[in-house]
Amino acid sequence: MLYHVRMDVVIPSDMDAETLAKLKADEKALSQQLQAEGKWRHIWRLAGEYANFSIFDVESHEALHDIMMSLPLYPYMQVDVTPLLRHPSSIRSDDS
Ligand SMILES: O=C(O)C[C@H]1C=CC(=O)O1
Repeated sequence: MLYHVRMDVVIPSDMDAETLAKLKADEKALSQQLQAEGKWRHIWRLAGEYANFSIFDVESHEALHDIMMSLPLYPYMQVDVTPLLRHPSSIRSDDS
């Protein structure tokens, strides 16, 4: 199942630099692991914002939920999830 996820990150202004650097490094490592596994299919930066548009390809709502809950930056994110399905007019072979 495919999901479009928008993540907006809001870091508290009083978070110390070392904690933030560790959170970002852990988030990057997990994100890249999930991308390598094919579960996090795309990630795009929204120009000018600390936010991304991502496409996840996972087996269920529960699987997506578990991934989102596991993200180190999740406590500092506002998340918007949209389930996707193949459009009948699509000519792409890789979008389902
Ligand atoms: O930077 C972000 O958009 C937030 C988060 C998502 C993946 C990652 O490495 O960080």
